[in-house]
Amino acid sequence: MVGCSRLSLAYYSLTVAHLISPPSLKSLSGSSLKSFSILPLSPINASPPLVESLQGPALTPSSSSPAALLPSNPIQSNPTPRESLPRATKMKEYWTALASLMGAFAFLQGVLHAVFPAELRAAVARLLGRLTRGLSPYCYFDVTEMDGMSTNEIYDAVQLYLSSTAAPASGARLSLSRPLNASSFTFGLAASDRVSDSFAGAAVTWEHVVAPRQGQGFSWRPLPEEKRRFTLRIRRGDRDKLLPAYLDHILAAAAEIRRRSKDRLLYTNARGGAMDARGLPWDPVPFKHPSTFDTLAMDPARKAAIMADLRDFAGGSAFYERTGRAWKRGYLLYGPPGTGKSSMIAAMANFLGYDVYDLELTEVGSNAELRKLLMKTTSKSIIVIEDIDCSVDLTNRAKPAAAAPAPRPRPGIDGGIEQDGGAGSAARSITLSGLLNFTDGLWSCCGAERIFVFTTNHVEKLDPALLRSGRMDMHIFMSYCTFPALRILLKNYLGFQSDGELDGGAEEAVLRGLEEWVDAAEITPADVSEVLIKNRRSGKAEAMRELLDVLKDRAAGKRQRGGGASAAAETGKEAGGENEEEEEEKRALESPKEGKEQAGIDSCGDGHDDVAEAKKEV
Ligand SMILES: Nc1ncnc2c1ncn2[C@@H]1O[C@H](COP(=O)(O)OP(=O)(O)OP(=O)(O)O)[C@@H](O)[C@H]1O
Repeated sequence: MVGCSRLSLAYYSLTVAHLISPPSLKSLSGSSLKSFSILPLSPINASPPLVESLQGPALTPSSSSPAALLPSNPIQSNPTPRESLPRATKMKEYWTALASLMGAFAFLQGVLHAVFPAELRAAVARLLGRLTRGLSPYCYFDVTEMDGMSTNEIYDAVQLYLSSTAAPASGARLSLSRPLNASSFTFGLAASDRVSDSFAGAAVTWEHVVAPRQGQGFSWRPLPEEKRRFTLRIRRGDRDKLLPAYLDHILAAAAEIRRRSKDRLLYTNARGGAMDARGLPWDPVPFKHPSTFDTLAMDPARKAAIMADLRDFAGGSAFYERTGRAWKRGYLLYGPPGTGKSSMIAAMANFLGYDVYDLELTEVGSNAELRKLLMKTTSKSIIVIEDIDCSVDLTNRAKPAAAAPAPRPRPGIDGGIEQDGGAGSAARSITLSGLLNFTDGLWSCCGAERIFVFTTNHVEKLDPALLRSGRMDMHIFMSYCTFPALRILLKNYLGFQSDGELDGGAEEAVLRGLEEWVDAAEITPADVSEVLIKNRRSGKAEAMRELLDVLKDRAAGKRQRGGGASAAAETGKEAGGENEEEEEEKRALESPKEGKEQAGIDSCGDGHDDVAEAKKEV
């Protein structure tokens, strides 16, 4: 087919060349026009006036023989020198020659294509490419966007690095975008653009190549419509000294740029293990939680201890390497609802500049899927499992999770279909040992600088194995509001800074009242915040008075309920099993409060499995 079309193209070109410049037209030029014009026209059809006007002296009927009609040939008898031809004629000659050449070329190409198969031609092209590359002083490296079915971390890093550092300096063309809800613009190198960079005194060039994907092929998930890659060109001589160090430099620079300039990202696995076009099971949204350690209502000493621990962790690369420990740390946040566990996670993320992965365990179908989710997290991140006691049954290592989702066929994390049920259904849900491996197994070390945070309202329901050091290194009890914590909330919501702001004895008395009643009221920071929000327009003094009333009411209610409960206990323990259970839970939550005066933070240090033994006050 190709050969045919080429042949017809050759024929077409030759025809065009002929039409553009027929031989007759070539000779009908200049001074010879008048005497020569009769030749191509039939003398019978030519009208006399036209013939006359073209011929000069009129032809007489006597000169009717063909020989007599022929004039003396001006070309032969008096050849016109080429230089003296008019410009237009010369141009025509050039075009004719060019068209003939093209025709010949197309003809030859058609013959070649017909004779040599495509495979042979490709092999020759490859050979030629290799030869020219061998002679070139440069070598080239491709950094593709997709590495097999998953995304290539280096591609992202190069893109970030080039667009933030090298590209603006070089004046390259940049694509500009702002992801939904993001607060800053993102620059990217446009397709087919090049940018130069230098490292350790050597110059390198990056090119961004974007090509449409030829076909989707067979895949359970859609692939990106374009194939993108960066091509790095460096001199052969610089290759060995440059490559590893330069790539390390790019990765480190990209991580730093991300940390400094980018919004925190909050990832969720709400798609239930299905992967997106770039092979990621996580959906990111900008993380905009404004909570910081400044706004977090907590005893200042405990807060300082947590911040110091986080600081040590983030700067502890050398320490973790020296001691042979995986660079990760686990925090367990426990306490009643509304005491600030989520706020604490946000404060940690904002303090360290880490992304947050909010792992929804009920969306995870199996231990293998859990492991793969872990592998798709990045370093410098906090992996959160909230209300872990509600997510899975964590009391038996071998038993599959009771609260795991009902088996259902769905696209697996690898892109394949996972069909639950049947003989292998036990392996289709998360077990405690799967979760233990997640936090402390070999796979948990596949990235660096990661923090695991588990939250629960019922610490007593958790298996001690989950709480041991190495998994949950620090146990943080989020308590009811204490007076120092309450002062932080007064500052946040009313702008109350110091006692000096109080207007006289009455307001001073209200503040002392708050101090006196806050512990007895057992009120959460969330409830205190609510009272202050409601009354913030009434002024500082009025809002504080309102809060004092609420505290007193709560304390009285507690006292009454306490009295009622003990009376019931005395009269034959009439309070049913439900009440008993409630009391038990309450006692479990209150137990850490015994140590509240000291710190309220438990740090596990010796690896004992027993929670009680493992808990040590910091
Ligand atoms: N310690 C705190 N410091 C500052 N604000 C707090 C604190 N605790 C609670 N709040 C306020 O109460 C709201 C709810 O708090 P948060 O969600 O952090 O509590 P939680 O302990 O995670 O609750 P739950 O266990 O129900 O998830 C927050 O938006 C915040 O405004």
